[in-house]
Amino acid sequence: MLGATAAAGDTEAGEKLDAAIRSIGALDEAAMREAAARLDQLIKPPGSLGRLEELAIRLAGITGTPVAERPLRKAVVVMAGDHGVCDEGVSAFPQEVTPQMVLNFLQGGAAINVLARQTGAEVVCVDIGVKGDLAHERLLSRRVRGGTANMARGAAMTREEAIRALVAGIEVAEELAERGYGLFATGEMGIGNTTPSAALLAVWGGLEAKEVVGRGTGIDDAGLARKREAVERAIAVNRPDEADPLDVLSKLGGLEIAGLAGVIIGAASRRCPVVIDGFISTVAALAACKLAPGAEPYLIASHLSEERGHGLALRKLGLAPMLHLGMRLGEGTGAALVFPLIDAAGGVLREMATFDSAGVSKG
Ligand SMILES: O=C(O)c1ccc[n+]([C@@H]2O[C@H](COP(=O)([O-])O)[C@@H](O)[C@H]2O)c1
Ligand SMILES: Cc1cc2nc[nH]c2cc1C
Repeated sequence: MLGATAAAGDTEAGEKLDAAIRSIGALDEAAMREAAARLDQLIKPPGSLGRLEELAIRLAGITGTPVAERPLRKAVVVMAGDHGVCDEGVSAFPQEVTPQMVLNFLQGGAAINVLARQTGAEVVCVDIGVKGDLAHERLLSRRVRGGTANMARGAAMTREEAIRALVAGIEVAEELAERGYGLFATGEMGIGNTTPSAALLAVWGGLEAKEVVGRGTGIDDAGLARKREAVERAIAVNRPDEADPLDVLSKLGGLEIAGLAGVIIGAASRRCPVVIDGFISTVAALAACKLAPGAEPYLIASHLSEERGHGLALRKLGLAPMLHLGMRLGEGTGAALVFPLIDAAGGVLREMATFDSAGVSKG
């Protein structure tokens, strides 16, 4: 694990990243055994609550608490960043939509605000690299740079910038954990960000551009061809070293992708579960696990996005989504919808009667 970041140099940010990665612990096996034993005592045929039972056991292992006293406090961290590769004509929408949507997240009118309200979660919006000026009292400003460079012509960012974005994400997760949040969802906003996500997945998944490039916000056939070409060119121009996750992430990634990878590492280091949203979020999770393999058991997949490549990214992580709703919005919308299932899993363990207490005969 250390090898991945040792080459980052001994900057303060590099050391912070290494320390967070090192502090990720294994799941608590004893808590998991206790939760599993309790599930088998509850008035239901063993295993009959299916994936809800798996979820309950894993939550016990993540938090180290077999039966939680109350539901976890929830935060959707929406990281926003812009992408130089938009110059290649890879999105159906103009770049100014990124800051415009950030303002909507802060005003409460975006889809994620509605779904977060419905599911009892806080939306935390972070400017990690939006192009142009953005200021709002509720916006967390952690800007590393005002958007990436065009990866089809050179590195999207420097190694140091990628490390700073990762550390910004780690610190956001740590601050939220300090404030009592115990369950995180990854959300993002960044016009053009399905293109770097596809490039990262192509490299880490050993896949061709055509297998991982999809229509994103809804680009037409000509745009799809430009997008595939941009991914192929970005890989050819940058020649990322597959064995060095920071090299791949900095050359082909995005600031919000690195920031979310940091959120995942930070949450895992605090023993908090992280619900992964769609395509971009899943690629961020892949980045996090490349840097910190110990983060993987802290991940909960939410939904299967319509975006081509999402299923492949999930499979690479060994994750199975819970919902298939045909969504492809991002922002953390699919992840927020899984919060009630997580609360339900905890509620079953906490509130169901046992065969003994309810006087029900065992099979
Ligand atoms: O989460 C997904 O699976 C997803 C799939 C397609 C598009 N998006 C969102 O749409 C934007 C990226 O799309 P594009 O076409 O501009 O690359 C970005 O803001 C994402 O949040 C998100
Ligand atoms: C309007 C709009 C909202 C979004 N939310 C996440 N990505 C988005 C892309 C667009 C274009």
